[in-house]
Amino acid sequence: MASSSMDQIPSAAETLTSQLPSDNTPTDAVSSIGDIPVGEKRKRADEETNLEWSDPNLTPSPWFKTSLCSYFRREGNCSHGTTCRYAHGEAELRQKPDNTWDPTSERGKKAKMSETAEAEEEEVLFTEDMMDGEGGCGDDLSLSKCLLHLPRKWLSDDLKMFVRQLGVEFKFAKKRRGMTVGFLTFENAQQLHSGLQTLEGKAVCNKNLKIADVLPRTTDKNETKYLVKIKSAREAVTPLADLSYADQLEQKKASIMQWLKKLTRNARKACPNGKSLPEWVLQSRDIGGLSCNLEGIIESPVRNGYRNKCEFSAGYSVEGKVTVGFLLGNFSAGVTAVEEPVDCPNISKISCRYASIFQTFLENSRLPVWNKYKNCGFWRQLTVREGRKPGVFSNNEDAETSIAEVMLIVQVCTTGTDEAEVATEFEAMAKAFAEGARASNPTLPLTVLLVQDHQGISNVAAPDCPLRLLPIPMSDNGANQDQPTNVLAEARIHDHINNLRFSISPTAFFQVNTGAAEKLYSLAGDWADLGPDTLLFDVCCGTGTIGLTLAHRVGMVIGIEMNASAVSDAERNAKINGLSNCKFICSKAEDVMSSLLKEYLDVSQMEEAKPLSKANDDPDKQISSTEAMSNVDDQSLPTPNIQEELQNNEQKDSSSAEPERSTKLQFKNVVAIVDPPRPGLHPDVIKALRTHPRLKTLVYISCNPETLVANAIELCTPSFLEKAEQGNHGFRKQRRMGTAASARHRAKKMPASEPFRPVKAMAVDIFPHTDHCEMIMLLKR
Ligand SMILES: C[S@@+](CC[C@H](N)C(=O)[O-])C[C@H]1O[C@@H](n2cnc3c(N)ncnc32)[C@H](O)[C@@H]1O
Repeated sequence: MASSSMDQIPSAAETLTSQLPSDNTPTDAVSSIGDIPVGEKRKRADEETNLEWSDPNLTPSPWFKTSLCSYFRREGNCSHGTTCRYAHGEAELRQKPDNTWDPTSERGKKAKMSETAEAEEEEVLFTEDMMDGEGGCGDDLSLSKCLLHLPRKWLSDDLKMFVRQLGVEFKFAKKRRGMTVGFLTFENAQQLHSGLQTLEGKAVCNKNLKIADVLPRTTDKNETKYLVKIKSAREAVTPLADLSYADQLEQKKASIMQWLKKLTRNARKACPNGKSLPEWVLQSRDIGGLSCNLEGIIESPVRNGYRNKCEFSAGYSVEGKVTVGFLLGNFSAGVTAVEEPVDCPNISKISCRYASIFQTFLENSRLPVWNKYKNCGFWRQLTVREGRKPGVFSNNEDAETSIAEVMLIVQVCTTGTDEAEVATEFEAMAKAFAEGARASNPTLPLTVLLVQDHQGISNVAAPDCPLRLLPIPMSDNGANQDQPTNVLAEARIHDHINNLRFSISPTAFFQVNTGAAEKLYSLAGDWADLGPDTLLFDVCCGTGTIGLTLAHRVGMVIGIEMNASAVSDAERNAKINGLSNCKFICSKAEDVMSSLLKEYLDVSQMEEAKPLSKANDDPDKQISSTEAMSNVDDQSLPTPNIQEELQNNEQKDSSSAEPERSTKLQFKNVVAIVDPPRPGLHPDVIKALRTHPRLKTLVYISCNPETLVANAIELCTPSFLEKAEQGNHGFRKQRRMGTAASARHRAKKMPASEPFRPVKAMAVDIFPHTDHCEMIMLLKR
């Protein structure tokens, strides 16, 4: 979750200033009690409070007095007096267990401000790399300086113009778009001296310029100088790892509550003049400003080593050593140091081991690792994807032993490299992985090895970026070492959710924590009001996980997904699990959502769905009693493996090969479960969902509460009475607005339609030890 977005959240007290609860429940009591139903909340809280306060032998909760009492703040007193568990004023306030302060307090605000400032000015590392060879400074860095706090959008020319306008003479200037740091090299000491005097502290776009030395990389750790308090990989990747798991959950729940309050505030603002506020906004007063009840947070069944996909960068450590691991900070602020994934509790031992094998190989490779500043080099990234055996794994040891398959994807940039040399290096690398896997104790699984040739500036490659399968050399005690074993292997691995087998291709999305995802999907199904007469739209379906795990509970599933390999995985997954009532559409949801709703819900062209009463009794029968809907064409299955997979599948349903019927079935109940990527749903998808009157239930799953809230503003705000505004003017302005503000702006253009209302929400901890969290919300109308 972007902290910048959290900054926009007004304090809990502000939220309630105009919404006095009828009882005198302090706002923050809600966030601290979480799961307790609202009616009981105060009573339970009172009991605990009195215990904590009146018995000197009891250790108070670590959260005691860590939040300000909003009632006290507003009214100047509180009926709980000295026994209140919330702080009556700044003086009483205690630090939270994670060493942070209530963000609405003076200390919280101050800490936030200095944190931001610190982050900006401190995160510069190895700036020598950026100058290298281009500043004409050779080994002498004394005539070069870093300029911090520059506007991200500036290029070298903007920097030169700015400096010249101030009358500063220099030899060389460099600035890359997207970074806040730039460089100046001067001709001589005198030029440097007068330049610095002019530039230091100069205002640039609301910031003051700061000047720092260009830091050389050094191989001696004791000699290494930083402008930063350097983070470890553990701090960078798993910032909550030092908190107890209970405190992590508490922190995430509190954060989701803030988002729920934000939704209420924005819906209130977006409500058209002259229209009464929706009932749910009025009722939010009774639940501390939340837009709906937050039913709690679901724990991850596995907390350590849960990630089934890890992306390790190839780069240089703080000491300048070739390293495979995690970047220690933000590249845009100049951080390029990479540290081994040591002590990152979310990474499995298997993934760490592969990172280490790759690092050892790179230390001896003749080809260089990628240089992010100069956009050159060869070795860029190692992705380790793990596939787990079927079954429920609930502790960390089990999780480790459950890994049955591993796919390695090595990202390189072959530009300008001799083909023969590349081939030799790939062969040596395959050998290194195979030998490393065999030499480990226990032996590591190694199923697929791929290389991805990517030329882009960042390591994020397009899903259609070329992939090449490398043979993995086998060993028969040294006699026949280079005999490849997997020449016929397919580039895919398998995982299991709710006893279904999922075939996953290299670029397809799959939730990184399989056990927690299983809980999330079941919850979505429980909330979605499913039945045999339900048509379920699985929007942004990936490999079909949500739709397929719920297919036995509905009449038909339609999955929509833009990644072509994920769609063919979904089709294949329907087949291998014997599910015939699923159809997958390969397209951007914004291009097809509206027409699909029309196509499947237009009553006049439809035949009524047969009552599936038997299916109700027997979910497996339900599938076969529904018409065959899968659009998988057996002829198109390319390899022997899938045929084998299908033959082995005991559940295989003979009706799955039936052609799709010309008339569409009419379903009484229509439900959409949406699970978009971080930027949320496209406005056209929201409009299509909102304006189709037959869609009554919508379950929104999101890894980014900020965009969930923005989309919910559009889905849940009453329409304006006037004719919707036409045209796209103001789009530029919208792009400069925050996500919530632009959602309010778009809500005004929503064609007249019944709004949804948030019914309930829940957090699901898919990412323990990090500050990310999955959120699920039920919307109905
Ligand atoms: C968060 S993932 C969810 C995938 C799936 N529901 C699951 O849980 O495995 C989001 C998916 O949306 C897909 N996607 C992104 N933008 C899309 C769009 N405009 N239309 C359709 N699918 C999209 C991505 O390829 C990705 O598979």
